[in-house]
Amino acid sequence: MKKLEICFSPELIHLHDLSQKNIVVVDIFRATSTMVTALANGVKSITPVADLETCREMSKEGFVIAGERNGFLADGFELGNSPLAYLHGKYAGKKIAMTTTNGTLAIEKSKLGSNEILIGAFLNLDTTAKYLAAQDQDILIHCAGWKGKFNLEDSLYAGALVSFLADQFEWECDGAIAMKNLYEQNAGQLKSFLNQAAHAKRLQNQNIEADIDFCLAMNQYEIVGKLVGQELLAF
Ligand SMILES: O=C(O)[C@H](CS(=O)(=O)O)OP(=O)(O)O
Repeated sequence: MKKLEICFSPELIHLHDLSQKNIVVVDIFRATSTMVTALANGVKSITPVADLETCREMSKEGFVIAGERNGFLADGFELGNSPLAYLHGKYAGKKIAMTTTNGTLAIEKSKLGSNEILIGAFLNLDTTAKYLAAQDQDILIHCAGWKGKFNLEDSLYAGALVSFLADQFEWECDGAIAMKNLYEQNAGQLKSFLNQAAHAKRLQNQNIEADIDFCLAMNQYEIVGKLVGQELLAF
């Protein structure tokens, strides 16, 4: 049977063997939710970039640049990290270069030896789960966390994915047992449960409640976001 495991922070990724695995990077607030939204709204590609300076330079190559640190728009960037900015096809056809506090770093740290890198969000949970179920590879769910620490929203997404895939995968991973149970206990009240999350409170303090609500909506999009070379594309 295929195997599945969870890594709760990019700081812990060195403890996991990535080779030949399909990695699902998740940063619910907000990077991977924003990426899924952008791709579903017609963005041509997203190039995740680890640092601000490299990303800024990419504007000279025709990229629209999106840059955020600590939840705020970075200097000189057209876009921050809000999924709402991409709605209604506003950036359809554009190539985006994006750097965020946690999410783009987690993508970078998922590359070594892995088979495929997908981006996960509640917004496309069902489609991503079906895609993974149809592949032969083992799965590693890589939670972006917050500045190296565990966070509730990414871990709960991991639990949701484990719950959806339970018939086809097995795990020797206490994190998967814990998060599957936590998700199943709270599936009917996901929004109120995750509104307690420290990250949700930080974003509420920045008056971006609308982003939080948007990121917690289930199955709005039927795309899979996958890294091909250096670019995230929609499939
Ligand atoms: O923009 C976000 O929501 C966060 C900023 S922070 O973690 O609250 O500083 O970045 P992300 O990379 O999406 O976690």
